[in-house]
Amino acid sequence: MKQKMNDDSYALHTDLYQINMAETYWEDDLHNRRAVFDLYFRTIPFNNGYAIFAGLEKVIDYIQNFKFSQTDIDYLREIGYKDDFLDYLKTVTFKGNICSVQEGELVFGNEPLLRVEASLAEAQLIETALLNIINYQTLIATKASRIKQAAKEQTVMEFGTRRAQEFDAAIWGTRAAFIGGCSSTSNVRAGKLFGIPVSGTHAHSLVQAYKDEYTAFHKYARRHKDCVFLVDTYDTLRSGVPTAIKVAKELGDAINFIGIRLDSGDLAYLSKKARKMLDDAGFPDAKIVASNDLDEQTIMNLKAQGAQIDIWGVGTKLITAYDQPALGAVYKLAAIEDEDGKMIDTIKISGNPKKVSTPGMKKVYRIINTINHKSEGDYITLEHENPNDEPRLKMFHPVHTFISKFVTNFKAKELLHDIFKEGELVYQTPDLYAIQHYAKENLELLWEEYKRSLNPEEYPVDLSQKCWDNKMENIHEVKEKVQAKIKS
Ligand SMILES: Nc1ncnc2c1ncn2[C@@H]1O[C@H](COP(=O)(O)OP(=O)(O)OP(=O)(O)O)[C@@H](O)[C@H]1O
Ligand SMILES: O=P(O)(O)OC[C@H]1O[C@H](OP(=O)(O)OP(=O)(O)O)[C@H](O)[C@@H]1O
Ligand SMILES: O=C(O)c1cccnc1
Repeated sequence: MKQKMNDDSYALHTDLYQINMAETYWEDDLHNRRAVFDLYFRTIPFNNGYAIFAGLEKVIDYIQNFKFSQTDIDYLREIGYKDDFLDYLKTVTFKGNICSVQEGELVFGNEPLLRVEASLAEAQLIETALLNIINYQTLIATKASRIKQAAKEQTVMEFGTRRAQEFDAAIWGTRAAFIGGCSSTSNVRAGKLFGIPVSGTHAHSLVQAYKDEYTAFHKYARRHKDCVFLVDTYDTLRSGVPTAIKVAKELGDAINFIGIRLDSGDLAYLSKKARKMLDDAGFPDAKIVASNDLDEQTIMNLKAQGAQIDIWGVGTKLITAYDQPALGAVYKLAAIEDEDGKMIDTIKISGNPKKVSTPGMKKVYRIINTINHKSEGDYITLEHENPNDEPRLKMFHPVHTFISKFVTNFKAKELLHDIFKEGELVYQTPDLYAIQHYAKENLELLWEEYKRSLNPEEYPVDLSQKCWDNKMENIHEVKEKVQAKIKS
């Protein structure tokens, strides 16, 4: 059995094929050619009408520390890489440019969320980690936003750590869930690391440990003044709620009786009955917290049944993105330098028109109507274009081109921001509260039709005429090359 090596860098947090490709480029002296990659997903998860971008903070940390450690090099030597290539890898750091949308940005299918412009080898080596980070965090931020949309103005507490896919998923998932609209987390480490408010009630084990609810609630209240009593350990309506009321009355102002938590049974029925009991006992402000495998569907359903629930505790289905465990974002080469130093656009063709990549260095704009302040759609242009220079913008569907409109009163907001320039960080990460606020504020830009959770309208993500023409030319060129090959 091989000796365990120090886990002292993230540079090997990549797929083997990236290192093999980097080796090929290096041997062929292609490794320093400039390359442009776009990171994007094709389909919005959960059949939602929008996604919320998250992951940039971790990407920044990863890029800043991107370097092969001595143990990385030792391991690569052990698995067969030669010293000449390893000598090159020892020198690799990220020296290129990255632009990205900001965390909390509303994002849609087929638009670049992040663009890497770097030496071919550097850009290739970081692909896997970037996808790993952004795929997960964007997925969870989007799921949290759906849950928050269902809860509306009510509070959502994030309870997922115990069910998350291990430590990193819990921590970064919690952060993404906060961006998407959760108010707090039960994960104390996430509170320490990110400043997310921590909150919690207590478990059934407390009641079981003291055997009866009365003693358990009293003992708990001696040290914990903000009390939410869990009332469903034995019999919610005959034992749990009456005991919580009794203890709250006995302790009076000595505690801050926030309310009760229901964690099983018919949450609509039990919450209505419990509400009445609390009101009748003189606790109209006491809150009812509910948990138990909740998600946006159950929350909406419970609300439709008139459930008297004030606060939603959501764990498993949020942190694991239960109904869609992967976002499916990809990283595609959009342009590469040729032997004369000229940037040449590249394209990946597919039988499915939606899967054909869009070549070239591009920018992404959100077209905001200056009269109603709603978004008309997103607009992808070639690097040198600026839609703000045009008095009248033609927006058309990139596949079904007959679907088109002209927009006149608009402001085009650029979505990709410079993050790294020649390897240097040039971006100041906003405070996490500001990111959460930004996500919430951005939702105001969308018509309700794009925000409903069931069968939302498709938000337009269009190409400028020049970008579309360029794509068609590239498709044509590739087809001609293939034809010529077949004939020869
Ligand atoms: N009124 C309701 N309408 C729709 N779904 C509900 C309602 N009440 C509870 N649920 C949801 O139903 C699911 C299962 O609840 P169920 O009552 O069957 O099991 P449980 O309460 O977890 O059982 P146990 O008592 O063994 O813990 C949970 O996801 C819960 O959130
Ligand atoms: O249902 P989720 O959305 O995943 O929310 C988290 C769950 O974790 C706890 O249950 P668990 O059975 O682990 O412990 P308990 O003894 O505190 O109920 C809690 O009571 C919730 O039901
Ligand atoms: O504080 C709570 O009530 C809590 C925390 C984690 C998981 N379930 C519930």
